[in-house]
Amino acid sequence: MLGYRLTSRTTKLVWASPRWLVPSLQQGEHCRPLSGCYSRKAQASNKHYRWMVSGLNTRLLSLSGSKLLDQDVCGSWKPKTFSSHHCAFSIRSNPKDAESDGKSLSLRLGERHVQVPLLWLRDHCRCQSCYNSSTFQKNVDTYSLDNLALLETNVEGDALSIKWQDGHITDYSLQWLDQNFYSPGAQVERFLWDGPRMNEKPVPSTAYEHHVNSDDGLKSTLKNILEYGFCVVEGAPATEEGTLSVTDRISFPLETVYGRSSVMVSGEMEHSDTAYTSMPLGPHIDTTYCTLPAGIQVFHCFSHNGQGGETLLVDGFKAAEKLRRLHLSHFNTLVNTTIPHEYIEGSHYHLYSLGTVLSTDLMTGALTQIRFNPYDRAPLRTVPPQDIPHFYDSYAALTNIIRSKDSAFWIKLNPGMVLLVDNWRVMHGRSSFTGRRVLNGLYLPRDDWMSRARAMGLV
Ligand SMILES: C[N+](C)(C)CCCC[C@H](N)C(=O)O
Ligand SMILES: O=C(O)CCC(=O)C(=O)O
Repeated sequence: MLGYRLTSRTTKLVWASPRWLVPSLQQGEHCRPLSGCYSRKAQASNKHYRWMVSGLNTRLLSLSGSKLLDQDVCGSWKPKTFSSHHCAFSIRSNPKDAESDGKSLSLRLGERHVQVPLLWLRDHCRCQSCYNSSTFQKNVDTYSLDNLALLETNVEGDALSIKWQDGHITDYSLQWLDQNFYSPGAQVERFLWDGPRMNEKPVPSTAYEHHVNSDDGLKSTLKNILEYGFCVVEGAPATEEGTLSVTDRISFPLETVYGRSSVMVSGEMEHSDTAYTSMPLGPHIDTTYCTLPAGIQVFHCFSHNGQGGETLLVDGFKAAEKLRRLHLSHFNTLVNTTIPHEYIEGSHYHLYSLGTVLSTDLMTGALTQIRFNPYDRAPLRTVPPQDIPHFYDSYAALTNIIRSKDSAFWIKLNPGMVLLVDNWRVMHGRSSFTGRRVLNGLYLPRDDWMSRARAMGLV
């Protein structure tokens, strides 16, 4: 096997390909000693371990002997924050606080031991001349930095001080380095759900007064969206102003061909989309035909004097993780194939955009976006003929999971309930209905709602 041998003082432990090893070694942030779960799995498969790492490929590791609990190697298993197949190992040795080989500085950051290139360190100097802390912008001229050499390094508690050969002095906090050097950053742990799992829990929600009047309230709304992919703000005035008083706390609305905020009265075909009828709608993501699909989909039903019209929600990341587990090749096809979506209205509009059905983070392999809308798929001109059957099989496999009864969570929206859905993760749909139904809908831009969440320290 192509491999890189990780050796410890006592035992040969793990084989891994260099491509796997290098990023993984630097991800020991969450590492803890190997635990029972590894041993059990190792016994089950005897010698070989198969992991999906960073969404790139399947890597094979062999564990030699039964000495899994070697002191020098620790691993982390983060089934929730990252993908359920994500795993990272790091070497735990006893390095000096800071040691340099002339090109990089080896540092102990939290639980991990990393080699930080000197160029990276100098590029991240936050002294007054290199960084403008009132505009939060870099001044350092990175490309003029060459022949970097260290004169002195000193670690004291959380502080690392470097004296460079050209006389420059940089002070870092080790915690800051740990957060910013090869790290995916803080994340709210996602709760992936299907219908039965969500039905066991109270609906993620925030009281209107709390959401509107306190930062804690707003924070809990955003945290629900990050964790579950949706949140209901309960008790809003059942008017468009009521909806906007909820969304304005988060960001301005995204102006689209449907306007800034639209009030759909069933049967009135204000735009050429099935949403304006009373027909059923299967789970889908909106605005897949835009380069950057809307970030949050907002629904607020002002009135309905008939039957049906229930809202359907499906967790796209749960569905995609299931596909990854059951049919890795289908999952990879949907991550690697761009397909077009479009919206055509009269002779005024023809929106068109290419994107992959699934997107993952290159560093962690975690899902970042699902772009699933079977209604708005444009002619499939992007897939080479020989790959077409496999693409359809993969799309069908995902569709089956998404449409399975168990994936569905149903909720009836009543006046005053403002539903906020992460349109990059959770699909929505509805059952058909009778009577007159008035539904206010609008979108919030992805970057701006995430900006609010980040500014509140949530991500
Ligand atoms: C804007 N508002 C929510 C009222 C309706 C939009 C319809 C959107 C369309 N079905 C799509 O999938 O993009
Ligand atoms: O009518 C509904 O509840 C949902 C409509 C919809 O799916 C949409 O506007 O995209």
